[in-house]
Amino acid sequence: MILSWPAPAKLNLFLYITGRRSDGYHNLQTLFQFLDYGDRLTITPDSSGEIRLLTPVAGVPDEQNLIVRAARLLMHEAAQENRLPLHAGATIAIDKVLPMGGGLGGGSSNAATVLVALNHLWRLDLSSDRLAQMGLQLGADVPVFVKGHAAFAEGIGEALQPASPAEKWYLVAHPGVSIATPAVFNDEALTRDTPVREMSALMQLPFHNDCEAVVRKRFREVDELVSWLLEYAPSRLTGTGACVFAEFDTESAAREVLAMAPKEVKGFVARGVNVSPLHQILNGSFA
Ligand SMILES: C[C@](O)(CO)[C@H](O)COP(=O)(O)OP(=O)(O)OC[C@H]1O[C@@H](n2ccc(N)nc2=O)[C@H](O)[C@@H]1O
Ligand SMILES: Nc1ncnc2c1ncn2[C@@H]1O[C@H](COP(=O)(O)OP(=O)(O)OP(=O)(O)O)[C@@H](O)[C@H]1O
Repeated sequence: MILSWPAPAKLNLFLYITGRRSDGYHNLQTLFQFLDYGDRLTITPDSSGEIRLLTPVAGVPDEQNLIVRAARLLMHEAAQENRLPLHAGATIAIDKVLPMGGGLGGGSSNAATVLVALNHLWRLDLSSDRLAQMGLQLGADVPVFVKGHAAFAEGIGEALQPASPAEKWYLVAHPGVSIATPAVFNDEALTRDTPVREMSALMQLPFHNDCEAVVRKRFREVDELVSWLLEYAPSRLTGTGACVFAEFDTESAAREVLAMAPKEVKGFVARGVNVSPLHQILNGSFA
């Protein structure tokens, strides 16, 4: 039985904002790729009928934790369909390494891992489409983590087409500030009128993130970090920040630059992967 489950980070290799919907959410065109780096969840199924989180996440009450919310949502939906084994429960522990509010999708990835793992451990046999649809209620980034393949996403991030961008090495750097996603989306200076383009056209153009200008303007730390990284490699913001990534062809080139980073910058080096580490461990048993 698999008990230790990866919850990888994602990067938005590009991110364009093409409009604002009447409910306030934004239509995007973005390219997601996973990193071979992230949190780890230990998930042990039991017959307590309850979900217990053994390791609270600092600053996040358990009731709001996406881990607990994902497990309870799955429990509820499976029970509605008479798929939930009697007294099904689980204890969950997390080894959290991804920064919160970092644009690396940590919370969404945690939620997706819980959905995929408990579907497997409780033998619910729900399809990945069904889990992705459930995940969307928890966050716009959850579906891509559930599906587990690098993807071009449209809509608010839920309309996915598998993609296979080059699997580069990345230096991911955190400038030491946390950025709330809604603050960026609500900024009046954000451009929301990038024309909708075909995926094939976007893959040929230099990659860009429409949130970057606003975030660099509001956060001097991000601005300085992007300027510094650009001296060494193509570099951009991921999601709505705060993390920034620089791309390299080799691990050693990325590590060399990390070694020179200013001391207030926390960073790591990881490989971009088109199949999520979560799905790699399921070994193709989940379609
Ligand atoms: C920026 C991205 O990280 C790109 O991958 C995601 O679109 C954000 O995904 P997320 O963090 O899972 O975001 P959610 O928890 O769904 O939404 C947080 C808030 O961000 C804003 N939001 C989010 C996604 C989106 N397409 N348009 C938005 O305007 C909304 O104000 C929303 O209330
Ligand atoms: N298990 C969890 N891990 C991290 N954050 C969580 C979790 N559960 C709830 N949250 C809440 O979600 C917020 C966003 O966290 P997350 O790590 O997903 O940010 P992010 O990396 O900026 O994501 P995105 O790229 O989707 O914008 C946190 O500030 C926190 O309040």
